[in-house]
Amino acid sequence: MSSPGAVCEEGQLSAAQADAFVGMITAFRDLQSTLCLVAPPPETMTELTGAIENVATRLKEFEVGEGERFARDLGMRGQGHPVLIPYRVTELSETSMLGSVSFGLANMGGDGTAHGGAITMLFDDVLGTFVSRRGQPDSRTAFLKVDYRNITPVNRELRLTASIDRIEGRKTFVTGALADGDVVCAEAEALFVRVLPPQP
Ligand SMILES: CCCCCCCCCC(=O)SCCNC(=O)CCNC(=O)[C@H](O)C(C)(C)COP(=O)(O)OP(=O)(O)OC[C@H]1O[C@@H](n2cnc3c(N)ncnc32)[C@H](O)[C@@H]1OP(=O)(O)O
Repeated sequence: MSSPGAVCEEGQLSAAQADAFVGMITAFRDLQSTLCLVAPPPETMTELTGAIENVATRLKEFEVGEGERFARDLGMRGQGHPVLIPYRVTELSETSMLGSVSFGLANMGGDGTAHGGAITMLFDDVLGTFVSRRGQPDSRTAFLKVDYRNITPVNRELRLTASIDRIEGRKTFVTGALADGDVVCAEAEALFVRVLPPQP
């Protein structure tokens, strides 16, 4: 199974590695979403818990150090991470970005709407990656303010925009927005500060 729109831009993985890894992450996301929908009997849950534990035990055979892990540092943010929200970038300039995103059932707070924390996590990842690519690499979130303007539906393609508003020395000021058609769901304003050695 492969994720539509999966990208590996600036990544160091081969196409075969990227496809296989994104396939595994997509299957994991499907598991997370399915867990949010079911009410199985206890004996079935015990049986399936064993199966999930077996997968984790098998994967632990392939643990590697930071910098070598497929889920980090290899240009697959969003699509290639089990917990981050996958999004697609469709237009990218030096100061602006346009993309799309769809929150899944595993990101739901209640009543078919996305959890506020998932929205904030998306903005942190999108804006941080954008700053890293177009502003200043090695920057960290100093502040991130999110305004929840309207409910954010799950399982619906939403428009994602971001822009670098200004750069002052080590500081990059960015804004982002999430919209469902003409309805603004959420807006974000953030400051990323480039860290100085020996800051970790
Ligand atoms: C391809 C890879 C892409 C990766 C994308 C990942 C995106 C995810 C990014 C994250 O989530 S990072 C994790 C969450 N953030 C943190 O854990 C940051 C924790 N805080 C820190 O490490 C430091 O506070 C920080 C590096 C942000 C700043 O500390 P410094 O000691 O380097 O800077 P300093 O305190 O001297 O401030 C530098 C400037 O920033 C300003 N500043 C710092 N924090 C601020 C703040 N919170 N609000 C407003 N201004 C702030 C500060 O006033 C000053 O302005 P001026 O230069 O004009 O004097």
